[in-house]
Amino acid sequence: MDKFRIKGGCRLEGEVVISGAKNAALPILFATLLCEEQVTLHNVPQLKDIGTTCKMLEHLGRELEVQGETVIIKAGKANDFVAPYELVKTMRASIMALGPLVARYGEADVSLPGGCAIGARPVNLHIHGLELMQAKMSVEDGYVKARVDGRLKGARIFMDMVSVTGTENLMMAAALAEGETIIENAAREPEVVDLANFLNCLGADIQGAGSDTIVIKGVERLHSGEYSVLPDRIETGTYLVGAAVTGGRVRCTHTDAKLMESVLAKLEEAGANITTGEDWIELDMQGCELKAVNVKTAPHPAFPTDMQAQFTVLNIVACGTGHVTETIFENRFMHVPELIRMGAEIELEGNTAICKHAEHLSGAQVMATDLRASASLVLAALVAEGETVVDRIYHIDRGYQNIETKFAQLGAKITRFNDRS
Ligand SMILES: CC(=O)N[C@H]1[C@@H](OP(=O)(O)OP(=O)(O)OC[C@H]2O[C@@H](n3ccc(=O)[nH]c3=O)[C@H](O)[C@@H]2O)O[C@H](CO)[C@@H](O)[C@@H]1O
Ligand SMILES: C=C(OP(=O)(O)O)C(=O)O
Repeated sequence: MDKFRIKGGCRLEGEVVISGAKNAALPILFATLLCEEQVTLHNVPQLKDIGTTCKMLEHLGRELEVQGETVIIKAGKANDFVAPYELVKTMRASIMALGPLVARYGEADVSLPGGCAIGARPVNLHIHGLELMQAKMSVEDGYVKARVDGRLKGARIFMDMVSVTGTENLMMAAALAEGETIIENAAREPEVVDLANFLNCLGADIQGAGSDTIVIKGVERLHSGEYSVLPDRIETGTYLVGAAVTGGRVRCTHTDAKLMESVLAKLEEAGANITTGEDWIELDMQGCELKAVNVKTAPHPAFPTDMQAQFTVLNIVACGTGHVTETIFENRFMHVPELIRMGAEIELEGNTAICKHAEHLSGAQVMATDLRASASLVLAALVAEGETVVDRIYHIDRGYQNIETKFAQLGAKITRFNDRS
């Protein structure tokens, strides 16, 4: 199993190229199941989750050509409608095969994703929305099964909770449904907008993405197209926090400040000097004092849960005390015990982590438990005295392209190894 060895104490300095967004590329790849003509995707990040999704599409019968960050999904039909447990268990986003398969082929069996480290993450909203679109839904033998004779029917769907992949699954299904679908209390994340833009570029008729009401007029078929995935705002935020905690200066390129206003506002509140251009963001911490901030996660445009663990580290390095409140997932503080092993002073009170300034963080052997928790351990290791070994970094490979190369280019002392090397 791969691990990272990180020697702390370096200031990060330089430029880092941001990859395409995992959370946009995943639904877009699943959405290609809706279309039987060739689709070319650019800026697809090279990640484990993307590899799993490509395997899933191939398993379902599609032929793919991957050339670096370009993925070509060749003209052809899906010839299997089962997303098996072996593939789904490694990636919860596989549930997004459900909407496209049932919309295009009238049947889909998708293994129920298991519980994961950050919370139970049920899929009841996905199931209920498809039921409203007249699909016959059942859960049998660990699989969500959807069946419909002919096309799905447009429906008015009120989402009880704001769900990102729930909104995306239903939007994909509605793209080929008969009639109009209105999704209310929809997720407003930029990745939902990117998926809508992609589908519209293939001939779908989706209005309102980015607001809480999305109106989809179903069309009979989608045509071929070419699309470039939007930049990863969470990867961007992670490198900016890296600059902030090490007192450095980092420019993220190929990114977009408009995607991450809440995060940039919190970084400024923490004392960072931020400048932005058309496709870059620079954070300069030189001569600035890092101050703890209070953050509370909530659906977009509020502060993203996927940046919570990184800001926990920011707060333990900063002066003062910062409160980090998680309102989206019930178990997303798995990084806290590991940070405490490195010398952090963090108290957990319900869904709030009270983070005090740590006089001294020291390197330790720590365990990655989920994607962003892993990123936070890498950030803490950059400022800790001595050497940190981060185990189980397969979690980080799900969502950060070449993270050790990118951090090393910025001056970090980080190497990947495994017990055999
Ligand atoms: C691939 C992808 O895009 N993943 C992102 C997506 O996950 P994902 O789409 O899985 O997260 P959701 O937005 O669905 O989850 C939000 C909340 O709704 C609950 N819920 C969701 C669906 C459902 O049917 N029933 C239900 O109760 C969840 O348990 C959670 O408490 O949004 C999360 C919240 O921004 C991010 O952390 C993930 O990185
Ligand atoms: C929780 C995340 O992803 P996923 O929904 O794919 O587990 C994440 O990107 O932080």
